[in-house]
Amino acid sequence: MPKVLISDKMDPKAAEIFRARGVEVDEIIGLSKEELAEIIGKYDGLAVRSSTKLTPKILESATNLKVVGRAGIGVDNIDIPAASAKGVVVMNTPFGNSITTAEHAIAMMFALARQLPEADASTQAGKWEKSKFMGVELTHKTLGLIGAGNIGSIVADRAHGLKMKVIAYDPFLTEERAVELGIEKVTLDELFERSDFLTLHTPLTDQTRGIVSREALAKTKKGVRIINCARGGLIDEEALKDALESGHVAGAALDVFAEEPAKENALFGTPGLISTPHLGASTSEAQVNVAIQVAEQMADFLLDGGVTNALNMPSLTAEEAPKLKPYMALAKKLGSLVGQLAHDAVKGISIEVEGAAAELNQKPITGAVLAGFMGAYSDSVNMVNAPYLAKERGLDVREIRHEREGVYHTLIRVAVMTDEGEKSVAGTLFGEDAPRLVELFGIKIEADLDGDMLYVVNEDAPGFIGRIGTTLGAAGVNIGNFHLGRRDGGGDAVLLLSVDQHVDEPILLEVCNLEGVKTVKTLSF
Ligand SMILES: NC(=O)c1ccc[n+]([C@@H]2O[C@H](COP(=O)([O-])OP(=O)(O)OC[C@H]3O[C@@H](n4cnc5c(N)ncnc54)[C@H](O)[C@@H]3O)[C@@H](O)[C@H]2O)c1
Ligand SMILES: O=C(O)[C@H](O)COP(=O)(O)O
Repeated sequence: MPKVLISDKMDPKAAEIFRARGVEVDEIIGLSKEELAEIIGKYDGLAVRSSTKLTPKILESATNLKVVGRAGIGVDNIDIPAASAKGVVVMNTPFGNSITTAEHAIAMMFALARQLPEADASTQAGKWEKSKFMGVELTHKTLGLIGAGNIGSIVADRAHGLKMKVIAYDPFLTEERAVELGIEKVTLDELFERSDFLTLHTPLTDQTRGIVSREALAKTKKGVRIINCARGGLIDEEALKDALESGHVAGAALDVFAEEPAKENALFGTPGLISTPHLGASTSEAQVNVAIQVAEQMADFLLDGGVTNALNMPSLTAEEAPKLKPYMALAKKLGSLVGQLAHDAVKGISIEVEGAAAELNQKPITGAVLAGFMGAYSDSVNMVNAPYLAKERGLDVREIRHEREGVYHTLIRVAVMTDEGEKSVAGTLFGEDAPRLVELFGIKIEADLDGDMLYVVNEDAPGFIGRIGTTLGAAGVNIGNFHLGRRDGGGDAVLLLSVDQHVDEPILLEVCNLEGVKTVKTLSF
């Protein structure tokens, strides 16, 4: 039974779903980095929100970890390249809390416009400072969005209801989508110059870090009000403090901070600052949504191989996964075969699918070929890290699909490009799900690729099979099965032997010295 750790506060629905699906679950909240590193090795899955930081160091101890599920959107607390390199799938729940977060941004905008927190504190302190809290209307004001994705577009929709003019800077927003959303697309500078209210809805990346910089703030309208319910780090906090103190920025409402938990922050106490402790996603509705989604997605992956909302591998639905399973097994074996036989100076690899395989999602088949192929170079390779390892090695990966059926109802061909030209192997499925090799470097041969095997290339001449059988028999190696193939028109023959044990070096040397032998190699599947 797979085992999952929930390490951040999550709606109880998550644990309920894990248990109901047959996944063992522990909930341990508030672990230090050291404590997490100490226990992570026991778990196949880790479910987090934004508090747990999954660093390369912690991943080093995560010897069994297969999947990290983020019950929420932002994944900047997870080192995705390190997780990918380790073969760990990272998934999030990209829509479960978007409405809630957009509503928080709108609430922050109202709070800024009418200074609600200060007015509340003053009133409850018995001051009745009616003339002190003069507000502004939202109607007909310009709202500038930095980022018009899921949350930004919901904010735009709500702002339209408030009769605001919405402009946006988002390099990935198409004109058509902008028209559909009723948003005017502008440059970043124009956005700073025109916005009465400015709200941030981008992830924190190298491009967006500090996007509201000191220089940017200098370009904003005097009296601008700024809302950040996306990520700390998007705004230069020191520059914002100065702009609030000088009165250039009339108010800022921050849900997120560069350092979290923000128990101390230079901005605290600055006039015009409103803050909440990363509450954007904190409604009961959103938390139920993301808890259900993350648990279902992780259980699908751990139990059936289904992949949804993964950030480092292609999606694979729970319905697709069982159909793809035998094709992926075949693909992995073929990848492994070429990896073991032709791994020197491989520059590129092409994966060709034909017939029934061509009707399926090709990405997982490619991933499985690469996992088999890269397994010849590196331990602990899987579908997640194989494409990264292949890229690191500079391997050119090509995918080809032929809808037509050939001799076989389905065929997967894996070809490697080397200095000596192209070499390929091909396989099919016998029945519904039995992987079978049908071609090896241009020679027709039918073989199961299983367990320990011996690959022998020899001159196609009488008496060879007897000689190799006698040699292996004398060395105590039992042959389970043998498969023969030869080039049409004569020349070399190929022998694939299934053996009951790994063939050691001295025996290999004896086989190598047999008359007519050109190549001998052990294989393992
Ligand atoms: N405060 C919270 O509790 C809370 C809750 C949910 C999400 N978030 C954060 O909100 C952010 C946005 O979430 P989303 O669901 O809308 O994501 P999304 O991916 O749907 O949208 C992000 C948008 O940012 C745009 N973008 C990327 N780089 C940009 C750049 N350099 N300049 C301008 N725009 C750029 C993208 O094109 C995209 O349209 C995420 O960082 C997420 O972590 C915070
Ligand atoms: O990116 C998100 O989904 C939000 O920042 C929510 O974070 P939380 O789950 O820690 O509240």
